[in-house]
Amino acid sequence: MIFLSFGVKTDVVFDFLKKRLFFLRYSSKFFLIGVYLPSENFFKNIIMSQSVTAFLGEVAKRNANEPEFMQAVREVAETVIPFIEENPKYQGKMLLERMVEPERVIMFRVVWIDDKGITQVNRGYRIQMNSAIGPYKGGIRFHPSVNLSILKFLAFEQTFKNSLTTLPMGGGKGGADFDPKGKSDIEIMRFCQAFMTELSKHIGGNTDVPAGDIGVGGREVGYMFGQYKRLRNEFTGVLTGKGISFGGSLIRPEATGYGDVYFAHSMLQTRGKSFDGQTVVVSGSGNVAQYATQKATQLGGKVVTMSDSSGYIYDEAGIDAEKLAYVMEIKNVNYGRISDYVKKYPSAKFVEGKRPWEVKCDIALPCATQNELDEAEAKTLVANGCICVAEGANMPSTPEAVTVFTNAKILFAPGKASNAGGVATSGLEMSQNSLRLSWTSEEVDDRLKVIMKDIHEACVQYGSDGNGYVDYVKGANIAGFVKVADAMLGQGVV
Ligand SMILES: NC(=O)C1=CN([C@@H]2O[C@H](COP(=O)(O)OP(=O)(O)OC[C@H]3O[C@@H](n4cnc5c(N)ncnc54)[C@H](OP(=O)(O)O)[C@@H]3O)[C@@H](O)[C@H]2O)C=CC1
Ligand SMILES: O=C(O)CCC(=O)C(=O)O
Repeated sequence: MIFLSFGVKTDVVFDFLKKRLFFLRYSSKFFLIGVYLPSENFFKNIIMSQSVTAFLGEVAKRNANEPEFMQAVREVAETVIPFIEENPKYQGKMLLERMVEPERVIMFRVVWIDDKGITQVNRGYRIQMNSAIGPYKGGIRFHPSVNLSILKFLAFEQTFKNSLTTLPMGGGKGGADFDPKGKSDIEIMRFCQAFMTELSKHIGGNTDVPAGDIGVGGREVGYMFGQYKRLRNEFTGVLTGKGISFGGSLIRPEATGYGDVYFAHSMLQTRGKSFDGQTVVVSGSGNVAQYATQKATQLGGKVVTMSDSSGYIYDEAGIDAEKLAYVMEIKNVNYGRISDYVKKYPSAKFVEGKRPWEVKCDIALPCATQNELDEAEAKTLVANGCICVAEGANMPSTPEAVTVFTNAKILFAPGKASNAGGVATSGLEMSQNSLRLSWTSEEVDDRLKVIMKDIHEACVQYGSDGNGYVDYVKGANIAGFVKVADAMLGQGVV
């Protein structure tokens, strides 16, 4: 039998052959070859995969050399296009085609002077991706790897994530290829001021409200806010993650890590489990990792690893509150390396140049950066008995790793759902700024818990397969899409 396949994914054809052909021995000489009639769904899947392939082909043509952006778009297309095909309301309006096209990309020169008096030049960006449901909202990343592809993937993800929070925030992201490592405090300030001098022309409390991300924490947000105020002569909630004394929200620093753990907790509950007594592996040692570690520990988990780009530490006894305070001192005060941990706690070990996924655990929280967990590492996690992966970082698992998790039917939450607590609390900071009020930690944390629970429910609503398994990737993408798409439909062709 020859199966001709044009433009159809080969795995679909292979799937057909596996499921539809059967062989029976009739006599010593003859075999009967039987074939089942293909189901309606089979042909639907072929047509669907053709529309996904065609869509991705067009997007790839317009976005050459942007692998991270294409990776993020592919994941959304594979789950949202079938949904669109089943819902005529979303057809014929080029909604997804519009969503992958940033409303605006701003790219600019950032010139500043280092401590030696030498002039330095960096490249700054702001991607204003989608404003259908509110002002552009999303962090600023300072890291040497920053480029258009990475920021577009982040801005695209942000649009869906912000929609999931149910708060009125569009999607955006920005940053610069500036490396904060090894820079003095005054150099950081000069860079932030130079960066904001241009960025201030494009943002505003009702237009675009940036915040922190990798390499940008409370210190950098403060310097950027000060420069914005100086240039514009206005005190507005133009950035979130501000210091508490000038309009910041309590719990915003904790929110992404806490939210990640709250989301994981909701997932675990669907299987009658919790953090209590579980071994947890965390990657990263920055903002998200620190507070994920804190909350997982408070809920009874034992976090045994943290990492940075130089390697990971393994502390079999667990990183308790006192040890975490030391990590915070290393990272937030000394801007040092995670390897310093073993100087104070020599019973722990530092594993240089490796990632922590080889450590046996029940729960994994990737909280460092994109594509930090690959297929082989995913297989190791599953083989070691890991039952839950909740992404604190944005897109930390490669697509192949995600396939390993979903095939193994373990609990897997994509970052756009599980790390949405950070931007959700930024949304709460915007509300407090508009009201000129400050809520207590308990009030903000309670709202955060409700938001994370609601995101979990939205994922279950759109991601359940009817047999008890929840595909949180599908659920998050469709739930995120629906709100943005409805708003775009309501606003006409813009
Ligand atoms: N901050 C927030 O509110 C939110 C953050 N996120 C996402 O969470 C992740 C972490 O952000 P955040 O904690 O804020 O950032 P931080 O800058 O505070 O910390 C980043 C951590 O990740 C590590 N890291 C960065 N790049 C790499 C790399 N290429 N390889 C290995 N480790 C790396 C850093 O190590 P080193 O110091 O050695 O570079 C550091 O430990 C990012 O994906 C971010 O987009 C998502 C939602 C909100
Ligand atoms: O709080 C914000 O606006 C930024 C959050 C962010 O960058 C993210 O969710 O990835």
